[in-house]
Amino acid sequence: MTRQELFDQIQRKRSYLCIGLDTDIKKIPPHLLQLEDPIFEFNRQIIEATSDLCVAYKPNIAFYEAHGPKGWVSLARTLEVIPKDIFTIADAKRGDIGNTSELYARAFFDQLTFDSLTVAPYMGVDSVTPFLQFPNKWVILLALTSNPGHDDFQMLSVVSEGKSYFMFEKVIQNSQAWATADNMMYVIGATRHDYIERVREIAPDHFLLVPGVGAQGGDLGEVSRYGMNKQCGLLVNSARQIIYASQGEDFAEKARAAALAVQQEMDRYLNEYLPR
Ligand SMILES: O=c1ccn([C@@H]2O[C@H](COP(=O)(O)O)[C@@H](O)[C@H]2O)c(=O)[nH]1
Repeated sequence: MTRQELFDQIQRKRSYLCIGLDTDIKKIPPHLLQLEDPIFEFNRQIIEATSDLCVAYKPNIAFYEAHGPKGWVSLARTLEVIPKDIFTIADAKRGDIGNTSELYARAFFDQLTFDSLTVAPYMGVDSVTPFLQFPNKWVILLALTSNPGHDDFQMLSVVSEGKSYFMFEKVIQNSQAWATADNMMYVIGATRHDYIERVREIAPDHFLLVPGVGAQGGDLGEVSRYGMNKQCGLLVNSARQIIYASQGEDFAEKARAAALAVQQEMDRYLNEYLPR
């Protein structure tokens, strides 16, 4: 999917919501557990109930691979029922030496046909470029993550040409030589919305994938105020708050209500902050 197609969808749906399909077998409503593929059935109903309110779905791969081959089947079946105009993100946080990254890329872009993949930047340029060889596919590079441990490395000071930067700022700056705003996005945790203005100084045009609203307590209003660019430039992810809004038979209906509340808030921010 191209950047323009993503923006068109945002404008059409008045939403920049990405729903996280972090489907935990322990949290699936009990009435689904007797089915042959409860994870797929849960996802199918969530997608059917919310696809007009969001622009992206992000299955976190851990929730699937933990089940072995069956989990990969549930994931592939889930991808098949996501409407084709919706952006898909494999949250797998991959990245390795070049020939291995190339195979990860083939797994997620050719075999599974995701639009994008989260990638860790720690191993540097040759670990990331193999993912960038696929037309209309995206790398979403971890920059400033939402977890408390982001302080350990991402906030370390790096001195470059006499100026001091945070490590995450150097990740964003240096990686712009590897790709463009048409095939790279950055992960910036909603819990660090105080740095989004700084991110926008370094990467004014790139889309940011922003996890951490909802269950992790990030502030959607602040993220939108400081993060929105002329093509919106934000995909704000929420998983648990939406998909587990109810663990009863009404789970899909309640997930829709939770997604609708976020979409309506996003509509207001689009009116307020999207530069015309
Ligand atoms: O910095 C990061 C990077 C990825 N994630 C992932 O996003 C979702 C968040 O789920 P919630 O239930 O909405 O908290 C999950 O898959 C994480 O692995 C992140 O939270 N922070």
